[in-house]
Amino acid sequence: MACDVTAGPSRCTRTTAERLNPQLVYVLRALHKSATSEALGISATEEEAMSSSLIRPVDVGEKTRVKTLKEMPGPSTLSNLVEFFWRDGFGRIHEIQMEHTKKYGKIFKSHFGPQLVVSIAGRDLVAQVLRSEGVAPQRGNMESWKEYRDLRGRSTGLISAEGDEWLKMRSVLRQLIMRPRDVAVFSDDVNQVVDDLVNRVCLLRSQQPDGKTVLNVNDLFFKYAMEAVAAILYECRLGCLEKEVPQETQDYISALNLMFSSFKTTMYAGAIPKWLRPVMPKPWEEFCSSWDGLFKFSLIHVDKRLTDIKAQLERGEEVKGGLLTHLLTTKDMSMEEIYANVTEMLLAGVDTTSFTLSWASYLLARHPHIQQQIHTEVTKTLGPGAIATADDVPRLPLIRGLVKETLSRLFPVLPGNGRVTQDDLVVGGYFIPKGTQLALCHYSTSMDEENFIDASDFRPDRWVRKDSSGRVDNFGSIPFGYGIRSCVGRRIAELEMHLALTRLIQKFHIGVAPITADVKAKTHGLLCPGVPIHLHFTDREN
Ligand code: HEM
Repeated sequence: MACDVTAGPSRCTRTTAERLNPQLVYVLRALHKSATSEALGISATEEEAMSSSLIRPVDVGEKTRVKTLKEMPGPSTLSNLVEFFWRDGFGRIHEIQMEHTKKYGKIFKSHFGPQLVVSIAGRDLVAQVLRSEGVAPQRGNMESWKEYRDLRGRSTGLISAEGDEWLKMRSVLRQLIMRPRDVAVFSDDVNQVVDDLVNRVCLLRSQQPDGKTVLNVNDLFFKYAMEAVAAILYECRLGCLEKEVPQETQDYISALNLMFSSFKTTMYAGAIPKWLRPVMPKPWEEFCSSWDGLFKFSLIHVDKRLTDIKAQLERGEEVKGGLLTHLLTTKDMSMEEIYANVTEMLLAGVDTTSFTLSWASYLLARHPHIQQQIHTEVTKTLGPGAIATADDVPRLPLIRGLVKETLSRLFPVLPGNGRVTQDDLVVGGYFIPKGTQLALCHYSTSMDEENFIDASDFRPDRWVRKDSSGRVDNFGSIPFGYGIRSCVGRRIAELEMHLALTRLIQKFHIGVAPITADVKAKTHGLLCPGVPIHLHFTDREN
């Protein structure tokens, strides 16, 4: 085979010898639960300057003979089955990634039933795959999501759509929320939610005997993330941080919990063949029922906004608003597409953000010295008591470093991602036919000493650029994905996290409550704390 594996993104022109028809995506379901930079909607920060000595520069691979998939190492089907079904592998996907990388190298294959998955755990190999993708990349098999939507006459949203359908919706949303300046206008809305977060911290700690412990901070951050993202997506407040959470919001939370708490079952819903449903109906029923709840909630809020807009127009008033108002008034998307997109964005935007906030607060609590450094930076930059907005964030490099070190390195909330190859490729010296399911092992790359010096240390300052030289892409850490199919909500998530963390650090000294056990990560779809995190929030003096 005459393919040069060193010549950058390498598309092999040979016809596919082995075409796969992915049906059972066991592990990738878990991993998802997800031109020039400008043209693709990637900002300069995506290609963050890596001049710090704590981040290793990109290396160029060696020229080798192209090998076949048969020659690729990897665990046997039997050992995978044992690992995942008998040894709770679904809860340890990040650890398994590391173990397999150590054992088989930076590219290895696994079989899950008839599904072949090629895992890529090397930074340069991940870069090669993502840089060579076409105009409408595919993450994985979304059949079960599509089947539900067909059954109920609903549209697909960005996560579940493919091809032209996806391209059309993506180009609409990309222009509205992909750049930091697009979301900066939401600063005041998010800051109002941050006010409520701070009040909620004060209320919760006052209910504890020591007056400073907040139990299970993820519950708090879940409510914050949901309230903040809904303030942007639905342009309304849901009351998640109130004492009494409204019933319809509670119903939504139950539907979301059903989707994630019965994660294995909903995952099996996509994996179990249709003919088995009569004997195993529960997974599919739960899957449909949780989607019913999620869609119902969006319908209520989108329809409410539409009614308000109509009323304003009838009164001859000018209609002003944010993202939803824009979508409803421009008709760039059909109503069904709007319902589907806000539903999928809300689903994608709550747990991801809340787990990251939980991990970041935990890391701050475990490292009081670093917390103090960040507090000093915030106070010096903003002045005492000032409330940060999106415009201040570039002047708070340690706040950005805190989020990056948490999310991009130690606790990437999506420890892996997927791609289905759309061309024959040669990656890492192996011929990979079109249609192969790839798993991009972000957890392994973010913890790899080759990419990050002292990889297990918590060092937000490794992301602070010390000079303007040496801009290097670092595919060892891409928590929001990369390229045209990367996270469309990235800027919203960052705004929510930067503003919340800045204010919490200004207001409180955060410490670990002694009742918090040693917190290890586990995968439950996302990389989440294995036990509840209980923290102390003590008022700061200034
Ligand atoms: C810490 C927070 C978040 C993280 C780490 C995260 C991460 C990701 C990742 C890794 C992907 C897949 C990217 C790829 O395949 O290259 C993704 C996709 C997506 N995310 Fe996020 N996300 C976060 C928050 C959000 C928020 C707040 C929203 C919505 C407001 C959102 C909406 C989406 C959507 C709609 C997609 C699918 C994009 C597409 O297929 O075109 N995410 N996210």
